[in-house]
Amino acid sequence: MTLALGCIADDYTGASDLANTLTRAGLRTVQTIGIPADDLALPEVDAVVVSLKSRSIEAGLAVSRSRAAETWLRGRGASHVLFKICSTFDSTDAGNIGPVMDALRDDCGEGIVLVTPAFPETGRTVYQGNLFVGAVPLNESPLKDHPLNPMHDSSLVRVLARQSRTQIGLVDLATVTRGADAVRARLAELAGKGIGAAIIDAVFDRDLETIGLVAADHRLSVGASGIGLGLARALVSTGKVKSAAAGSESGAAVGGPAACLAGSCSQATLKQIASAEQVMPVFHLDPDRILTGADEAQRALDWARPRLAEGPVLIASSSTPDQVSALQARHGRDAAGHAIEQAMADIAENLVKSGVRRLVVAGGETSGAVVDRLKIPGFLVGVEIAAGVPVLRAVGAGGEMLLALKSGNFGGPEFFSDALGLMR
Ligand SMILES: Nc1ncnc2c1ncn2[C@@H]1O[C@H](COP(=O)(O)OP(=O)(O)O)[C@@H](O)[C@H]1O
Ligand SMILES: O=C(O)[C@@H](O)C(=O)COP(=O)(O)O
Repeated sequence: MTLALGCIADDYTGASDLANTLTRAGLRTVQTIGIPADDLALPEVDAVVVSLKSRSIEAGLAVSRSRAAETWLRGRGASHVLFKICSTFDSTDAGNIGPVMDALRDDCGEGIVLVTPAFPETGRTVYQGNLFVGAVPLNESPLKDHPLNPMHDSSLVRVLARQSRTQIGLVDLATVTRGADAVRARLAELAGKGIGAAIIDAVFDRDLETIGLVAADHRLSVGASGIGLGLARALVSTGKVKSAAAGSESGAAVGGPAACLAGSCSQATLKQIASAEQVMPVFHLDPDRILTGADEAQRALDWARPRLAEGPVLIASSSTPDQVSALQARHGRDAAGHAIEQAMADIAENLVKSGVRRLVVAGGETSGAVVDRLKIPGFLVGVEIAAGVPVLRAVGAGGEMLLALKSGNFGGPEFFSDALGLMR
């Protein structure tokens, strides 16, 4: 297998979002959980997305795991590696986007790295280096209240400069609009000044196509699914990859009981839970009980098991920003996040033991904890449920399973029903 594109994603939902985008753009793609074991049978593919759970861990660990993934991908022929980050640039001043970018850049000897989280299909655009989420700048969007990495600055040049060892430049939209050669000239100018990375503006998919053409000649880029789209289209349009039909079929029906788990506290997820209340039984976990050692997971399982034969159920820990802040003030941010993620993993593991074969998980960190606990080594990409969220078929696991890993902010109000409708 010689890869046309290697990808390292900093969380599992982000990885499935990217794998979905690459698949839809014609690249045969597989998502692996971590670096695949040597004995994992992978299909013949153009791109591998190695999923890490490295967005919110200590920067040094994120660097070492990303480096190991890069070595594996380059060893399989990937001349370009995309470090997939969140389209809302989820990170803190301690990292992990800057430190990982710096390390990968050192490893591959890249002069200047293109960076953009733009993903217009989901309303993420970048103008003059400022990230917009829909109609508002990042710092006015719901991301200002994220439980783990509240985003308070929309200027990505500033945000990345606080995290990185290199100076950060800007390639503005006017330059992108003039085309690939104008972007190349601007990059050469910035690199000549010793600048090692540049935020690049993008508002429309055509901007991403220009960016993809330029990025494809480099060794490394950093961004969300938008730059993945640009890279994939560049690989196809330059003949480096023969376009494959998008995976509209995720194989034979799996059937069996279905369940949904929500650990995301994003506004989109809160609305989706409210809609689900109309169509399926919903259990609201008590986060305080989880933090104080009560067996809240067992209480949820006792509630869910007798209901599974009648239809899907939803178990949610999600709370409003005020409730999240209050819980974090009582128990600490990391302790709260970790304990709730582990409770979700306990619930998922036991639901699967009880026969659940179709599982929808809302939240990136939450999905990471669940997929790790289920020891799933990788996924094939099936139909798209909503922008950035495909049906996933587990590969190499004990039994057949379908999953959907939903980024907190993605999907319409009926997401849970939409997903289950496509996971047969
Ligand atoms: N009620 C709650 N209070 C505080 N933190 C919570 C609560 N429910 C979930 N969390 C934590 O918030 C974080 C949500 O992150 P994540 O799962 O990545 O969602 P998103 O995709 O919206 O970012 C997780 O660490 C999760 O355990
Ligand atoms: O790029 C994106 O927005 C997503 O792919 C993603 O990474 C979202 O992260 P979570 O909201 O933490 O799932």
